[in-house]
Amino acid sequence: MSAAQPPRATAWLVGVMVALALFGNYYVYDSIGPVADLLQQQRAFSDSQVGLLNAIYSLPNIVLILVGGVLVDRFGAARMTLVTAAVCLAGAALTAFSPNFTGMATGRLLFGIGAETFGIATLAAIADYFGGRSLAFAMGLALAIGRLGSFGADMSPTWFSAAYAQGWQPPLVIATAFAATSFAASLAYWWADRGPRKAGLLPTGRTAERLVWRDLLHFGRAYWYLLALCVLWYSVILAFRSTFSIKYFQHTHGLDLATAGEMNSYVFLAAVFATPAFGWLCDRVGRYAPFLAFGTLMLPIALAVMALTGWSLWVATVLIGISFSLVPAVMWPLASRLVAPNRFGTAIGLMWVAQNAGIGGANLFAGWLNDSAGASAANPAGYAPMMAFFGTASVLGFVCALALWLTAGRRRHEVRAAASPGRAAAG
Ligand SMILES: C[C@H](NC(=O)[C@@H](N)CCCCN)C(=O)O
Repeated sequence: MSAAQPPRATAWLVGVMVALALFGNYYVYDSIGPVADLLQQQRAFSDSQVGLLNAIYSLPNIVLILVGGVLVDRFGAARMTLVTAAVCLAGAALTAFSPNFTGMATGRLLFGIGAETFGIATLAAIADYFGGRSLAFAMGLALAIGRLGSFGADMSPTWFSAAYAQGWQPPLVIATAFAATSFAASLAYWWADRGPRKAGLLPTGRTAERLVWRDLLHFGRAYWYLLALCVLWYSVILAFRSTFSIKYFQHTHGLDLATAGEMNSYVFLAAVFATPAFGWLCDRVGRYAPFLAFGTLMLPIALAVMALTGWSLWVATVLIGISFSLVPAVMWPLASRLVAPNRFGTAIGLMWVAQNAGIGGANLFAGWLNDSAGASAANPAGYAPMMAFFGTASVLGFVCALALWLTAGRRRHEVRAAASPGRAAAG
């Protein structure tokens, strides 16, 4: 980090642009779930095909996200945000305007190739402008605005009911418009970044985030628990909440599309406010692992409530809302405490490689389970294998959080790590 920093007003302007760019990007990511039922009714897509439309976002990133991190280091956050936002826009347009499944899947593939590197570039953008001052809070806020995009996608059947009444395509055209907004915000960020960058007010190279192949597997035990937890938790939360939950609510709880979308959206809405708040809280009390364990425990309880009881869906929604707000708010700062600062980029890159494999696999496996069991409105019991799968994965995630707590998350570890980041990795 250079000694001089960009003016605070410029930093917040960039923060707003990056947050807007994230908003559009997260809207597109979550635009498939609300049209899943329409795609089945009007285009006869199977659950496996619907699952593939989200899985194909993740699958290329099992490899590409490592390359993406290196490109961000080499070409800078602003240029990579702009380029990847353009790729995402092309992918969203191809998804909306393709006449067949292959074209749609290609669109989602393109979107996925752009979107994960876009995620790293936007995190790097916030680090460029807020490094050393309110970084966690700024990241939490940007992530919160991104969640607002996910909330918007779930609310879209209500907000854009006329579009949904016309079928599967107009909602995806709206998603393309949000991708265009994301591109415009990225362009504005790139433009605003030129002055401070030329004036030498921003980091010129992020060597600490470069991938060092020989170091790839040399992390402490606690890091591997965090990686496993990241894979298991994100696989359940994203494959369920972003792909199958709306349909599940429609078919097993008898909700109409708009109500099911609204119910799903409250999880994201809660995260908008709670993610920065939980981050602030953890920083204040200086404890992370216990909060992480609590957040991960909420997920299997919520799934059990949904699958095994006749309780109101509100109960499960509140529990998932807590989990979805708490876990990301803690996971990323905790990662920075578990590894040495100059290996943070490698650590996140590796986590996202495994996470993308998990999310892609979970989408495909859950779709296959539903198809095999004939899950539908006429056969709601057919969703039981999918719920058992998600339940098992989320329990395993909780076990990893407990192991992490015992390995490096006790008070003595976390106090020591606060004094010297990365030292808890030795635990
Ligand atoms: C910050 C974190 N993002 C990720 O983990 C991404 N690899 C996947 C995000 C997919 C939804 N846009 C998060 O969003 O919590």
